[in-house]
Amino acid sequence: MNNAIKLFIHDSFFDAFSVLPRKIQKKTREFMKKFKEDPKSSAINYEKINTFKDQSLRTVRIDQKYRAIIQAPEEGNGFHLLWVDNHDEAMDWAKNKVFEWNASTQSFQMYDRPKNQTKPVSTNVTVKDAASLYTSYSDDQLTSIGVPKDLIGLVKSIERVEHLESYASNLPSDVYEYLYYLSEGISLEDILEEIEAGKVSDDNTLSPNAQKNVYVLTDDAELENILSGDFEKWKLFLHPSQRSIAYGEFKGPLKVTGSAGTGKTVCALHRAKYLSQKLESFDKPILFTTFTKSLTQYLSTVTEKFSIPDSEIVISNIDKLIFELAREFKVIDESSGMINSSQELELWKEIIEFNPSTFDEKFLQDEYNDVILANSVKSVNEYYKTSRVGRSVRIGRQDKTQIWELCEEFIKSKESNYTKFELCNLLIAYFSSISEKPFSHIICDEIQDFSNLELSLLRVLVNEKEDDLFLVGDPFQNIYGRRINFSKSGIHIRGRRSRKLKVNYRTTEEIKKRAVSILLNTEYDDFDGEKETNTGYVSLMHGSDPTYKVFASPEAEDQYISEQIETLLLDDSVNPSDICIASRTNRLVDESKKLLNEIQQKFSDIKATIRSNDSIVVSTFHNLKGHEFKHLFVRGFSKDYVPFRHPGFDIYSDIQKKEYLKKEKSLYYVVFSRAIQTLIITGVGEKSDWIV
Ligand SMILES: Nc1ncnc2c1ncn2[C@@H]1O[C@H](COP(=O)(O)OP(=O)(O)OP(=O)(O)O)[C@@H](O)[C@H]1O
Repeated sequence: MNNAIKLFIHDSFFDAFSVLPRKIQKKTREFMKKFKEDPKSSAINYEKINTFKDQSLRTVRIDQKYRAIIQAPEEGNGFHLLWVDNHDEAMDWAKNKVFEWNASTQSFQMYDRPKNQTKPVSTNVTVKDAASLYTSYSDDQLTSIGVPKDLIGLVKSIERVEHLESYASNLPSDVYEYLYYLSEGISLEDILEEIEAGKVSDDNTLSPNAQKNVYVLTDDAELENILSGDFEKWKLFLHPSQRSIAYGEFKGPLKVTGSAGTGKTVCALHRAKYLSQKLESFDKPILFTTFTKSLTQYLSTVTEKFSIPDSEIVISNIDKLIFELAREFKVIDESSGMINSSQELELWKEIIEFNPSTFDEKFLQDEYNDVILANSVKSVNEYYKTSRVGRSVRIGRQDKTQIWELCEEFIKSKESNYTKFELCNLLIAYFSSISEKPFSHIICDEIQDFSNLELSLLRVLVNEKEDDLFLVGDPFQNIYGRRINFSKSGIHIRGRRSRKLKVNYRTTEEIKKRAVSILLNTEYDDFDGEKETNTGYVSLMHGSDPTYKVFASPEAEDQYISEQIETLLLDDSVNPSDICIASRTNRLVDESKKLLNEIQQKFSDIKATIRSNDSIVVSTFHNLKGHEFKHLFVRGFSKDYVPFRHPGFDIYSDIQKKEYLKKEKSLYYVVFSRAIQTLIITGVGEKSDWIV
């Protein structure tokens, strides 16, 4: 370690700073400038407080009322900015804090010294056989994952996961995370491997483990930038597992999975920045593609703030990309267009009106896309021989003849227009035959929503080489019921090139548990034929339990929702745009609009391109995907509506019903996992038994 002074700003400080009144933020920034120039200056009045448990902590004056908490060494060169608040609150925050460097895990650890370390009170809920939670680990093993010596007794007394959760603030956050993993059956060896991967041999206060919640201040301009703009923590702090993914080098395609809110998009953005810095001037741009338009809109604004030059990155949702490539590389005539999925369905509907069939329009659309186009079938004879694995309705040779004739009708009727999957096939054929590819690297988010054909296309849009494909998604958010398979799409993921993110940064543990409970007893595929698990998926934040209430009438439900909105808005820090009301159907969305009109509250639809702070957001469940809200109302959640049954549900085969219900589960999981702090679920009539 060299002797230059280092200023560390902790994520706790940013949390405290972000809720200060603007005037105090300005004063704090002024103080930080002074502090940055010379933390040892006599102008900074460090005050030692005798009542603090940790005697290395100091208070410094921001103004008459506000204080910052700093760890200033008696000797040495590291200064840590930890907190800022009103005098009394700051004193209260600091009085029981312990702040230390853990050399074995290379991390700064901060926690509230436990008041008494008696055995936790027992509860009835069993997650794992209690007595054995940590007693089977030796003191040395617990020390190796960072448990401070003083806390070993406390850790060994923990009987259940609920007890662990109740001690969240009494444990360093990394230790809490590792203990949670152990409780979920993740092996000590795996955890130690992760810890080792986040260590460095030179300046270990700059290791990925240390930087998980510490920012090293080097540049005034950057600090001013961070503190004056819309501050987003993820730009500064990455979990070591996120950092190793975003800034690692990989011999080929990388698959990154992770449950909702684990920072997959954040990783993909850092990856874009990393790759853009490595591009040579003659290189082709990076492609960043997603399934939904709304995500690409968000990404465009963020990459701009992240200073990635436009010339180095193409951001496009997959539909737009396919059409634009087809045009640019002239695989279709200039006069040709593309028809979207709902136009396809309309066309199929018209075709069976004139050519009555035993199959409905949705079945025919899927058969054409998922069997005929996905296998590039060119003739009815080829079709007879084509495997239909994954299709839930069995059909015979005669059916295939009938379907083939209908497909010919479909092709005729759409004239010179192409469907997305037809274009995909044309583009795959084109790019497979040339070595000059349009992109240097590809990053793809929401991979669970892609089809195998789209994945095959991504494969041929970039040459096979190091860091070629970076594919990010969550198998549990498969709301369209895709059956993607990387190997079948020519994408081969080997060994350490499959990574999983486990820490949820969006929601509280209480909300996360509610979201995950919906998925119980349902199996999901990991995109390569193996079962996906969400073991170890943890949120380090805690908050109030989600509420679920049903009412005797829609009026009573409305009344409750409007009262809750009123209460939320009493808090000055809550903007109407922090609140969203979501429901399964458009009809229920209309009901929410009606209610908001009645209470004279402005609102806007989630799809609106411009949203103002004074409008509550309304949304369908499907449109919520990719968004997040501090306070989320999920309405219409009653036995009659959940699971929601499509008009054709009753005539589905058992397999179709199972698949449909699995998609619905994914949808509710997506919805619940959008809430950051508050999740309020309501309905009319009886409670749905999908919430246990
Ligand atoms: N290292 C981090 N530190 C602080 N906040 C983070 C970090 N990583 C992610 N976040 C925040 O967590 C939230 C979820 O991140 P992100 O959208 O990347 O997750 P995701 O896995 O893509 O989510 P989903 O799949 O549910 O859409 C965002 O608010 C993001 O800013």
